[in-house]
Amino acid sequence: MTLNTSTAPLPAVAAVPGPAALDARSVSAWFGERKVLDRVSLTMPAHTVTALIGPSGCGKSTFLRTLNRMHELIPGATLAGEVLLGESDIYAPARKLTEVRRHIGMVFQKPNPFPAMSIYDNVTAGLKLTGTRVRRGERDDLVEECLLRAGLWKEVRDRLRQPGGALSGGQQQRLCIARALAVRPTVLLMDEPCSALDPTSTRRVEETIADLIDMTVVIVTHNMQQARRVSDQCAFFLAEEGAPGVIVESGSTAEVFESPADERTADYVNGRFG
Ligand SMILES: Nc1ncnc2c1ncn2[C@@H]1O[C@H](COP(=O)(O)OP(=O)(O)OP(=O)(O)O)[C@@H](O)[C@H]1O
Repeated sequence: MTLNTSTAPLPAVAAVPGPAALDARSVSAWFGERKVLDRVSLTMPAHTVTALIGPSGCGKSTFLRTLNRMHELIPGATLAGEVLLGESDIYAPARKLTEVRRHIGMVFQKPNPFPAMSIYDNVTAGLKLTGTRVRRGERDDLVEECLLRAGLWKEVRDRLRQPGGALSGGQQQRLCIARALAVRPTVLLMDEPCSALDPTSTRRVEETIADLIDMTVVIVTHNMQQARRVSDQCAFFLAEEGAPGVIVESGSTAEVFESPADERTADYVNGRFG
């Protein structure tokens, strides 16, 4: 288990053994003059699910956005530190943004399919954007594979030409997962993917996450039961009053929930604040 104070340099620690898929090293982030993350280090090993937990405003989503270079798209937003995908820094000057995005996909809080576009075209929409080439004859197979992996195939296989906007919220979110999977990323970032969904849809998305065993998933969630159910390791973020967010503690999900080293983690996971 890793325990950090808000002032000490934060080492990168792999809580779950295995090759590092994504390794954030001393990441700090600012919006204008305001620092919202302070030297956050976290190793997200390949083929595991990492849950980012913590109270509102502590920087979880900001951290997630630094992991696929979305933070830099916000006007006035800056950052320091490194994010290694395998061996290389995604912020290296020679690294192309489209290439980073192809390897590191993202699913957002609110399902955001292209509503007028067909279900089929929604799945393939990312291919062009990321320059991923798939032969025309292989597209059908890819669409089926991604919808299967996203747990949506059975529900939509007879209406692939209908608009994505005609699906339920839970189906739309699984369509967005299928769209993210179509470019074959190695990492999938998920920012509260179930917060707009009912319990049944939430369960379906959680089942989908559990099936993504060949991928590295990083998920922000406010739902402690969900963090327990879906993740292998957890990182607890906190921003003390007026201070930027830090990782107080990270470790295997069992450790963080059952024997946290820091009292603040214990209070948070047991619902005593946040
Ligand atoms: N676009 C932005 N411009 C300025 N400040 C921002 C922006 N986005 C977030 N912030 C600030 O950065 C801090 C961290 O926000 P962030 O959304 O990362 O926290 P969070 O832990 O994900 O919160 P929540 O759980 O409520 O989504 C907050 O103080 C927030 O107000």
